[in-house]
Amino acid sequence: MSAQSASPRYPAPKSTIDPDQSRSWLRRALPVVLAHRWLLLTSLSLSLVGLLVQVQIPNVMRLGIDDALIARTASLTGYVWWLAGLAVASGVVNYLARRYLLRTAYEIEYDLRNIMYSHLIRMPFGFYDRVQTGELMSRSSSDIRAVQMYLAFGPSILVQCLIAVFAFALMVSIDPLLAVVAMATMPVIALLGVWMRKAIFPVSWLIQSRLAQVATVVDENINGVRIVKAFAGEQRQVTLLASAADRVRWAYRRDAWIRSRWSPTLENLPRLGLALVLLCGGWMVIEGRTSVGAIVAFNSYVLMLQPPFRMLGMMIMMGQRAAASAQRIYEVLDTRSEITERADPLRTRIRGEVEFDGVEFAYPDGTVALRGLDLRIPVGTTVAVVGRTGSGKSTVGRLLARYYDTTAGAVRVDGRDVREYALDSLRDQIGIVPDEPFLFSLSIRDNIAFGRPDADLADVVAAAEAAGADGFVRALPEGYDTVIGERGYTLSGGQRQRVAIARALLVNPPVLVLDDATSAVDVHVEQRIHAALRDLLQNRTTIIVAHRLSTIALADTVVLIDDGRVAAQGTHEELLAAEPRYQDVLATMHSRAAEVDEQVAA
Ligand SMILES: Nc1ncnc2c1ncn2[C@@H]1O[C@H](COP(=O)(O)OP(=O)(O)OP(=O)(O)O)[C@@H](O)[C@H]1O
Repeated sequence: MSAQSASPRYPAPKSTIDPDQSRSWLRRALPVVLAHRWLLLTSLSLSLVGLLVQVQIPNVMRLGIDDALIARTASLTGYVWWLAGLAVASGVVNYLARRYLLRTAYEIEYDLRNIMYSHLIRMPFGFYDRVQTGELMSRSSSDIRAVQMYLAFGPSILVQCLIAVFAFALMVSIDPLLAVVAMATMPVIALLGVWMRKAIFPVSWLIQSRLAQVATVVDENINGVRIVKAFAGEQRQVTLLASAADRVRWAYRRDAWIRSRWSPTLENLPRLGLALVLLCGGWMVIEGRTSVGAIVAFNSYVLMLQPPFRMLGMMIMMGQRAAASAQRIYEVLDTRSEITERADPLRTRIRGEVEFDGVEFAYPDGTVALRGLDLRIPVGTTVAVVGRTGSGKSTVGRLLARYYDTTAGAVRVDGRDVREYALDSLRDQIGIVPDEPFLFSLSIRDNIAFGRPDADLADVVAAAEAAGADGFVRALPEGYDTVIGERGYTLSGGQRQRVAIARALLVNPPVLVLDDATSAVDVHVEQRIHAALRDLLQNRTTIIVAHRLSTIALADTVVLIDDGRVAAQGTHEELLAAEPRYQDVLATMHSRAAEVDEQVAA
């Protein structure tokens, strides 16, 4: 069995982001959090229990000092045991709370990643024409993490902050006046937190978008490393990265500057509370209005308030980043696919009659590719599409498999508009082999079986034989199990094309589009592929974007496309005799084919 079909099934996300864009980012993310409410509630309840235990400690301490040390009305040992018991209980409960909290965090992260990826995979080609890979990578990694941290840790920090309420209640029960003094600095902290929030928000956004720019530069340089080296552009690209990195550094420095101005104040204000407690508490002890134990207990409470308030500051900062990151994630999730299916799409097996009826098409950036293309291809025939570069040849195949929708006119298969078919069914039955195929870092066998992961080895080999790939695959160290490098770079361009042809043939689609699919193989290999293909192309509607006369010879008819329209149609001989533009195109093809042969030979 192939590696792909053996892969286990993973649970789908339990919920998704609320699509209502008028809601706040947090409201929109709520369904994802609520999907794990039991885990989160368990963790929060445990935190709460932990707090209740923790908050008792200073009170027991106060009683110990006042009763056992000062008044000597009780034994010290009892209080010591009490304190030790409370410490152990608080440790155990906090450990459990943290475990559940981390689990919640990673469950939320898992869901967010899957929501993002399943959205991305459904986006049409037009979306990928517009966006940059690095930008998407950063949105699917660091932005998701920032949101996850806030969603899972935010509620827990809020619960931790409840310690202020408990501590205040206990302090009021001991001495109301001293309680007010101890808490005097807290409103100032809250106010400073709000100011800091305002100052940091724009910088957080800037950091995220600049990190994405760095990711884009890195991604392009890794993918385009051969071009960079070929044109000795290393220094220029390093400078480009340095400038992107410098922009990140500037944003981080600005962020650090704002934080360093606010954070120490936020953290240290509660300590000022200690001095106030000693001043007022000391005076009250002297006056006989409170006990020494109360001052010790109040000191502990004020100290106990520090970590949650520090965390509150952290949470405010996390909130800034999370809000900025969530907006960036939502920008992607809110982009709807313009390629939609109708309510009850067709899933029939197609015969393969293809028709382009007055098709006009412009790419999302406005480039007009087809300007009223009329073409009918009967079932089982092979058509060679030729034309000058940029005339719209490749666009024909892309519209047929509905990578894009036409701007005007219709593309029909078996007389039905392609928009009536279920997308997966349509694409399953229209195999497209592009001129620069993408291969995955998997074994050759898994690459060929990509469209039919359950195919057995005999079928894979048969497809490879037809595509002229079997010979070189068997010569590889591990044959069909050889794992090809990233993007298949350990294979030559022509070898990759042959693996891609095998991949399309294995699915056995009734309609096949070979888009310059043999442009990188030499003429002899191409003839062998053609000989094998000739049988396979019978009874299969085939569109070949041709770049060589030998490829044209495979076809029943030739269609000359010029400026997005069919300029002429007929047999090779008919066009040669009657169409000067065809002769021009052939002349260009000739010199290009000779170049390829020279390159392959070299
Ligand atoms: N993804 C895209 N976004 C914007 N414009 C595009 C895109 N793909 C192609 N085009 C433009 O559309 C026009 C037709 O492109 P198409 O790829 O169909 O031409 P072609 O005849 O196959 O060219 P070639 O023989 O060079 O591959 C060209 O002007 C091209 O620049």
